[in-house]
This record gives sequence, C-alpha cells and structure tokens, in this order.
Amino acid sequence: MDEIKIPKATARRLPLYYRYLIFLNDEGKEKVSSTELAEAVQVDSASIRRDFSYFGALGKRGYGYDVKNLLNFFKKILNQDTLTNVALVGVGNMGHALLNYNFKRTNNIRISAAFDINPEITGTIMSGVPVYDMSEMKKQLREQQITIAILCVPQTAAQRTANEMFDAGIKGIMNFTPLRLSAPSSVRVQNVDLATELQTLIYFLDSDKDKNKK
Ligand SMILES: NC(=O)c1ccc[n+]([C@@H]2O[C@H](COP(=O)([O-])OP(=O)(O)OC[C@H]3O[C@@H](n4cnc5c(N)ncnc54)[C@H](O)[C@@H]3O)[C@@H](O)[C@H]2O)c1
Repeated sequence: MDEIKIPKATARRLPLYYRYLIFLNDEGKEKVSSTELAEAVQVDSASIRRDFSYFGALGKRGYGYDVKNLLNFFKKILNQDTLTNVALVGVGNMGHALLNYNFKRTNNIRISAAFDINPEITGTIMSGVPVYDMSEMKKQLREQQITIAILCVPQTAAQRTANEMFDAGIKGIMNFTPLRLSAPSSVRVQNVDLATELQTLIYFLDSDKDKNKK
C-alpha cells in the first residue's frame, strides 16, 4: 500500500474507528453512516468525513460506508495482520502493570521481552515474559527484531537508558518517564503522561461548568 500522509489527530482516531467497525461487522451490519459512527466513537461527523477523505472516497453520499470495505482498509493501514513485538525497559510498578496487561485487547501488539538491572528479577519470567539484564538488550532486540520499546525506568536513569536503547537499534520509544528525552532524528518518541491527561480533563470540565453558568 502506498504511504498516506495523515495528520496526527487522524492517526490517533483510526484505532477507535477500527474497533467499532469490528463490532459492527461482528453484529452483521453492512453499512454505517458517518453520523452513526460519530455517536459511537464520540468524534463529530465532520471530523470523521475529513479523516476518511485522507484515504480517498471510501463512502457514498446517502449510502454511508460499506463496513467490510472500511474494515479491510483500516486493517491494512493499521497493520492489523502483522504482530509487532515490543520491548519493555524497567519492570517496576509501572512496567509490571503494563506487562500484566500486555495489550490483551489487541491481537497485533505484544511485549515479548523485558529488561531491567535488578538482579532479583532479571533471568525470571514475569507475566509470561522473560526479563533480561540490560547487557543482553542489543542481542535480544536483534534476535527478536524489536524496534519499539516502552520506557519505564526512574527519571534519573531515563536519558542514559534511552541512549542504550538507541544504540541497540530502537526506533520508537513510548516514554512513560517525566523526562523529555533527547533522541536522534531517526527515532520517534511518544510521551505518555497521566497527570497531563487528567489536567486536560479537569480543564475541560471546568470550562464546561463556566459555559453552563452563562
Ligand atoms: N507516565 C505516567 O503517567 C507515569 C505514571 C507513573 C509513573 N511514571 C514514571 O514511570 C517510571 C517508572 O515508575 P515506577 O513507579 O514503575 O518506578 P519503579 O522504581 O517501581 O521501577 C523502575 C524500574 O526500573 C529499573 N531500572 C532502574 N534503572 C534502570 C536502568 N538503568 N536500566 C533498566 N532498568 C532500570 C528498576 O530496577 C525498576 O525495576 C518513572 O519514571 C515514573 O516517573 C509515569
């Protein structure tokens, strides 16, 4: 498939559409309108139409979208046919919770290797995933062809650990640490910060309250 350049916000919404389309397909539904989709995934229908327009004309006016076509289309875009092995670096409170969860609701991502420096856990298997010492990272990542990792070490160790990960061939980091990492331009870093997400939610709730007062 040719590469399609889409805005980040659109890319973030694709898994939402995809999950709902699986649901519709399982229910035996053949068609869906952008209004129906909008209600189900809580995205306004204009954004949905704009999102879909990046991929060409997938729907017909007055008919809606063909569920199976759309599902197959998104399946390809989201690489749902290929399993992506991901590494976890730092198996403490946060890392362990992620290992336990291990993306069970998706069938194309899984943490297949974890790394830490704590000798009490390295060499063991936690939640079905082997925990290796950091000294084995390069070898394991190469053997398992892993290029994506989740970083869950303490902030003080974050940059040093990230440098080791770049050196070992990591191309994408999901960064749970509060540190904004310096990374080579060939590496993508996605920061996850629950406090910021909560603050955003609080901000929106407060501004909703203000609007209702008026
Ligand atoms: N993004 C969020 O919303 C969020 C929420 C909670 C915690 N955090 C962050 O996640 C990180 C982990 O938090 P935690 O509570 O799990 O900490 P933790 O202390 O329980 O676990 C850290 C783990 O990293 C390992 N470690 C330390 N140095 C290492 C190194 N150089 N290489 C490999 N492993 C190393 C430790 O042995 C330990 O197992 C912290 O940076 C914390 O601030 C983020």
